[in-house]
Amino acid sequence: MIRVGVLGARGRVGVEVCKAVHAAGDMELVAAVDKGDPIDDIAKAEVVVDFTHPDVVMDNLRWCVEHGVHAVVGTTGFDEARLGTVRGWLAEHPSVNVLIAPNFGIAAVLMMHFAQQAARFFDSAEIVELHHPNKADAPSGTARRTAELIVQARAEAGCPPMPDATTTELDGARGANVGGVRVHAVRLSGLIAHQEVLLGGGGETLTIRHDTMNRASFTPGVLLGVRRIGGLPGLTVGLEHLLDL
Ligand SMILES: NC(=O)C1=CN([C@@H]2O[C@H](COP(=O)(O)OP(=O)(O)OC[C@H]3O[C@@H](n4cnc5c(N)ncnc54)[C@H](OP(=O)(O)O)[C@@H]3O)[C@@H](O)[C@H]2O)C=CC1
Ligand SMILES: O=C(O)C1=N[C@H](C(=O)O)C[C@H](O)C1
Repeated sequence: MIRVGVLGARGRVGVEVCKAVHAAGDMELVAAVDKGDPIDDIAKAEVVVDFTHPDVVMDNLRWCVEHGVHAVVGTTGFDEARLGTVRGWLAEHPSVNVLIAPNFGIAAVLMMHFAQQAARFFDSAEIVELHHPNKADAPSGTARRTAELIVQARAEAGCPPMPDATTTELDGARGANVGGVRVHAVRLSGLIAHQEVLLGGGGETLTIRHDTMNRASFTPGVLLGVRRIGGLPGLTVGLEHLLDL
C-alpha cells in the first residue's frame, strides 16, 4: 500500500483526488489537509499530492522535500525560476522525487503532444484557453506549457517568426506573448477547463481542441504519478514522461 497525503483536500480537484486514492486498492489516504489544518499528518505519507494555489505551493513543496516525502504536484504557477529552485532543494535531498504536471488529463497531454508535433508545419500558431471564472492564474499552466512546446518545436525546425502586422492595439488584444506564441485566456461561468490550439498556413488551418468535462478526469493521471514517483529520480516536469508517447 502506498501511503498518500493530499494538500488542498477540500478544493475542487483535491476532493476528487481523495476519492480516487480512497478507491484505489493499492493506496491508503493517510492525510487530507486543507488551508488552516495542521500539516503534521502529511509526514505520515510516502507521497503527497498538491492541488492548492500558486501562492502556497512552493512552501508546501519545500516542506515535503525537507521531510523526505515524494510530491506529485498539479498546482500551477511554475516558471523556470521556480523549477530551478525545486531542483536546488532536490540536489540537497537526493532521496526525494517530485513530479510537476500542468495537466494530469491524458487527453490534455495528448493535445499538447499533437500541438508540439504539428507546430513546425504551419506559419502561425495561437492558443485560446477557456476556464471557469474561479481560476486564480492566467494564462493556464497548460496553455503556457503548450506554448513553450510549440516554441521549442519551431526553434528546432528553424521556423521563422510568425507573421503579424499589428502595429496598433488595445492593451491585451493580442493576448499574452509566450516566446512569440500568443495565448488568449477566457474566463466564463459554466466552463471547467478547455483549450484550442490554432495552427494556420498555406491556405488551411488545423484546430486541436481539448475539453475537460469533469474534474475526476484528472485522477487517473494523478494516481499514475503516485504509483510511479518513487522510481523517477529528481524533478520530472509533465505527465508525458510517464506515458509511452
Ligand atoms: N495539473 C492539473 O491537472 C490541474 C491543475 N489544477 C490546478 O490546481 C490548483 C487548484 O485548483 P482547484 O482545485 O480548482 O482550486 P481550489 O481553490 O478549488 O482548491 C484549492 C484548495 O487548496 C486550499 N489551500 C490553500 N492554501 C492551502 C495550503 N497552504 N495548504 C493546504 N490547502 C490549501 C484552498 O483553500 P481556500 O479555498 O480556503 O483557499 C482550497 O480548498 C490550481 O493551481 C489549478 O490551476 C487544476 C486542475 C487540474
Ligand atoms: O485551474 C484549473 O481549473 C485548471 N488548471 C490547470 C491549468 O492551469 O492548466 C489544468 C486545467 O486547465 C484546469
